[in-house]
Amino acid sequence: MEKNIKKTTPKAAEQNKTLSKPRIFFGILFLVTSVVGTLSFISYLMNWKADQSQAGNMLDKTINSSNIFGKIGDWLGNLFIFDSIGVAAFLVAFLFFVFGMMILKKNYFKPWKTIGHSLFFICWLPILMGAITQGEGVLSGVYGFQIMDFLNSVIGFAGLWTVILVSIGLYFILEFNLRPSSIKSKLNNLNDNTVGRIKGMMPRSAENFDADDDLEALPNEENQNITVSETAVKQTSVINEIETIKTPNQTSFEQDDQKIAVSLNPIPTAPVIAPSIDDIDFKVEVAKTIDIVDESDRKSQELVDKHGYYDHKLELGKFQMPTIDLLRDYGNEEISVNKDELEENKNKIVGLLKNFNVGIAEIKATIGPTVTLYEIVPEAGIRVASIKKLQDDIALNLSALGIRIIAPMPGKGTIGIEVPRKNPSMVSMRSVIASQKFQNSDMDLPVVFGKTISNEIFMADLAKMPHLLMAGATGQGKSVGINAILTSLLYKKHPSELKFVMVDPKKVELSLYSKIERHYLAKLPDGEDAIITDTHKVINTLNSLCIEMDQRYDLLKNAFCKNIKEYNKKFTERKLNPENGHRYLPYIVLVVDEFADLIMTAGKEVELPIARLAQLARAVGIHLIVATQRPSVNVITGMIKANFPARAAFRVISSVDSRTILDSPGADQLIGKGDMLYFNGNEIMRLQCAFVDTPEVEKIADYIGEQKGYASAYMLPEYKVDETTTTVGAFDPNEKDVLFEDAARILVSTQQGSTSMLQRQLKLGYNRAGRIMDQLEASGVVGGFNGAKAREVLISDLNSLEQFLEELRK
Ligand SMILES: Nc1ncnc2c1ncn2[C@@H]1O[C@H](COP(=O)(O)OP(=O)(O)OP(=O)(O)O)[C@@H](O)[C@H]1O
Repeated sequence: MEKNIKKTTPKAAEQNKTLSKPRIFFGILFLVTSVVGTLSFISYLMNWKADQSQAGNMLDKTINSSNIFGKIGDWLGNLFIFDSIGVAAFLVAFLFFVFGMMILKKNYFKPWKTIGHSLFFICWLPILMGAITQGEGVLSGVYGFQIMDFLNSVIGFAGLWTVILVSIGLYFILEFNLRPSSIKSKLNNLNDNTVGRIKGMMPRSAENFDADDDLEALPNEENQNITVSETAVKQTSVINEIETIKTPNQTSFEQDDQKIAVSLNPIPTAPVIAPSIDDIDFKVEVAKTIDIVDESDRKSQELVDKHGYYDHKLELGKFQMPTIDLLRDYGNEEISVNKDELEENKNKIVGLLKNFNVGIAEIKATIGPTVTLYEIVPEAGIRVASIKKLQDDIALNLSALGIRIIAPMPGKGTIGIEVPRKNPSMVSMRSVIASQKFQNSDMDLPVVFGKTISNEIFMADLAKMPHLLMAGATGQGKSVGINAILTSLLYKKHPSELKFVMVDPKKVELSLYSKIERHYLAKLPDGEDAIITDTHKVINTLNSLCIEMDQRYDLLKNAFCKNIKEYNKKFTERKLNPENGHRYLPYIVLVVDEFADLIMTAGKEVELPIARLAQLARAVGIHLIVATQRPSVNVITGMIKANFPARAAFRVISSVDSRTILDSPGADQLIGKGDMLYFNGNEIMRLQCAFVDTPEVEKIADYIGEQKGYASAYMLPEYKVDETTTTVGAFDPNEKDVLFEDAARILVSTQQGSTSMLQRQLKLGYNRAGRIMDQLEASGVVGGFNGAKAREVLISDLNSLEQFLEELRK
């Protein structure tokens, strides 16, 4: 008890502190009015007959009122009880009490429910009282009597009671959600309880209780107090028995030379008179869900009430998303059906398969933008593998590039043969962006790639991919593909929701996007250009992204969120305090166009952070799109591949490249110009990538760039290169590689500072050769990194080199 008081007092004090003075005043006023009203009404009910004739004569001193609140009490009673609603006046006083409590913020009542119920009874009770008293007395008040009288005259006595009973019946049904089944079960419960109780009250029958005779003498529960009367004990023979069956819970007292046995437990009647199962009172209650509103939730709710939800778009509130008309309309994109071509291909396929003894039961053609899919159902007994083997023969026969055989078609029970159309139709970016599917999409990072071979618009969520690896030989549509992805995102995401980190070693592919730097790009604090073209700067940016990732994970951890979506939702609901470092987190998409270039020049230094980001960054909203022309195994290493489940392949040169990117052949059979295969981790789909031309991208970038942007690009965390860990510039002769001198001789004799030459001549791996090259640079044998060109060799001949090495050895 004491504990409770201690606990509640400070809380109450704290609540009082937060109440404003007018609130306290009005709250107390309502409570006092309620008490005065109640007492006045009670007093009025007791004295109304005597006082009624003089009610209202407030100022006449000669008149005395019997009401405890004098004439005021009398007047109140007369007004509320006699002239209005009879005993229901007490409900008015009760409502005052409820309002008082609400004003004082004591939420003991559910306000609207309580008011609703009270109003119902304020209307209903006077009529009931009217019907019972037939207008005699004051219990119904004038209102109750009048309504009762009116109803009586209109619908008669029986009708009046029907109205009263039906209305209260309806009230209970609606209020307590009573259904026949629930009433029945409640009645059963009631029945069982009552029977149980009655049974309990009845004297126990002889057959149930064989030991009754003995037990009659047993003290009842009240006698089990430690102060046991001696006489009672003397009378009981049972006590003596109990004494002999000592249990650990028994205590013996010596009192007046009389040995008394007292059981601290209730007398062990249970084994003797165990109640039957039916007698046990069994109540079932469904636990109520209690809304636990903790302090922080309350504060955030207050903030939301005051300022509304946090609006991340507010700073660029007037930002207009790009309009469809910025994209070029390429005219009619309807697929034209060339019946002759279809018929010709069909005949060729059937004929050829027949020549190889493959019978066909059925053939069906589906025309897509670039390819027509012929689905065949082979006759029973034909092996699928035997058709697959015929791919080259079919291609030869149809004299067409890009034939792909899908045997069997997943989930269809057919074999598919994709044959490119003679006049493919183009899929414009405008048509896919304007589609309902894209416009109504609720994906987090919607990317519309283009159309499937059955001419459906194909979309995927980059947030779910969660990273995309793209490959394709030069000129096959990879850059258009990247632009299509970026365009989709720009059409759907506000600058506050999305930032790009762009790496473009080719320097020309992504430069268009520099115009949207202050809206959509992210860069290092000391980075001059937001679009990174220097491979060495990429390393810093990637490491900085890793720091951003770690920081975001810390924020998520502190906010108890599993992913960026939950986190941003909490932040929007003002549940996270910006003073604790919390901020709205935009998605970050890292786009690398020409990954091979990075790997060739920076190797592990690039591969490691990319793999780390790919492994971990999805939950914190960092997604990677990595594209390469050369999908060879030393570029797309196992580590990279394992972390990029989604792959997009444009036409590649060889089936080996196709296997590297997709783990299966097929990309080498594509026809180019945006014809692509998309692998989502489960199945491979053939798509025609949407076409977006450079001028269109330029228009979009201009449209965005001309609008008000942020003060600068989104700043990534600063990344400081730890000088001590870099080999360049910190040459330690004692730690030089054993092949250092040999390498120096090769470079000086050939006058070529090339790492790959070291690799070849010394039969080294790329990493070791790179390390030696760094040591040679640090020691001053070769110059610094020179982009695509070989490094400059700073020692002109072998003699000078030997002297130099001699010096180093000292
Ligand atoms: N989806 C497409 N629909 C129609 N034509 C396309 C499509 N994609 C690419 N093309 C055609 O292919 C050409 C080359 O495309 P793109 O510039 O994307 O190639 P790339 O693979 O990026 O080449 P590189 O790697 O050399 O930059 C385009 O100029 C265009 O004519």
